[in-house]
Amino acid sequence: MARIFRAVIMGPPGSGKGTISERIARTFGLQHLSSGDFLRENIDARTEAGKLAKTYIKKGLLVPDHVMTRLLLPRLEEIARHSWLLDGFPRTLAQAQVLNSACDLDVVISLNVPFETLKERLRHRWIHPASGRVYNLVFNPPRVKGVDDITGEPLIQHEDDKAEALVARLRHYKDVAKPVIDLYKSKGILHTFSDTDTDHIWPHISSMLSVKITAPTPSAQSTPTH
Ligand SMILES: Nc1nc2c(ncn2[C@@H]2O[C@H](COP(=O)(O)OP(=O)(O)O)[C@@H](O)[C@H]2O)c(=O)[nH]1
Ligand SMILES: Nc1ncnc2c1ncn2[C@@H]1O[C@H](COP(=O)(O)OP(=O)(O)O)[C@@H](O)[C@H]1O
Repeated sequence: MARIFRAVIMGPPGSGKGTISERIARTFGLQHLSSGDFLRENIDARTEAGKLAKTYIKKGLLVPDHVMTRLLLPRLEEIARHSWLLDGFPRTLAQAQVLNSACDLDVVISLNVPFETLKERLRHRWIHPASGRVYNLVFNPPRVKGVDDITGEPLIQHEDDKAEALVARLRHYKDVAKPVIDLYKSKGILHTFSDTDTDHIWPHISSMLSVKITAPTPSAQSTPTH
């Protein structure tokens, strides 16, 4: 029986977390939980947390820690018997500390992509809102302009990918992520990947995960098998 494997992927907006998470989920069978998708589901469903979150996201600001942890932790408990990959959470030291007290992580992947590359990618990012499928007009365009390949439904652009919110988001990310990255570095579970291309980064992530997922559980982090 495979043991439960818990991973986090971090990186600034546009660094390829969603794209790489999808490849990880497909290749290694981890359940992918994206904080951004989860927030947007809550916004669409008009939950209390969703309404509150919307006011921050629109301005390019992070959603407050207590709102994020109240949303995400119950969801993690629901999938506790499955191996998972968290994408977009934790983003702040306070979130990392709450996650730390809830579970032990096996691996943290940090994506390091130059600022100019990020700005360029996000300008061209289009989403199919119902599935979360991500397109890029240059990197992976839809087969037919403006519509989802699978359903034929229209694609949209996130409010927060539009120019006004973008620079604030990128700047803010750097300040807030540093202590989180330092924390995971000090725990010895941080793996950083630097490049301008997802296709260059992917083989390195894939081989690192192949080794880690089959490795025996470290005694300090023993987790139940299922
Ligand atoms: N040009 C280019 N675009 C990419 C690459 N990797 C991802 N993208 C696109 O860049 C945008 C941001 O990627 P995404 O995975 O959504 O990043 P996230 O914000 O970190 O989750 C999307 O439109 C992707 O299709 C790449 O290597 N080159
Ligand atoms: N862990 C988090 N803490 C606070 N806010 C978050 C978190 N995850 C997502 N958000 C909010 O949702 C927005 C969209 O998130 P996401 O889809 O992950 O996009 P990106 O990776 O492109 O920022 C973020 O800009 C932020 O406002």
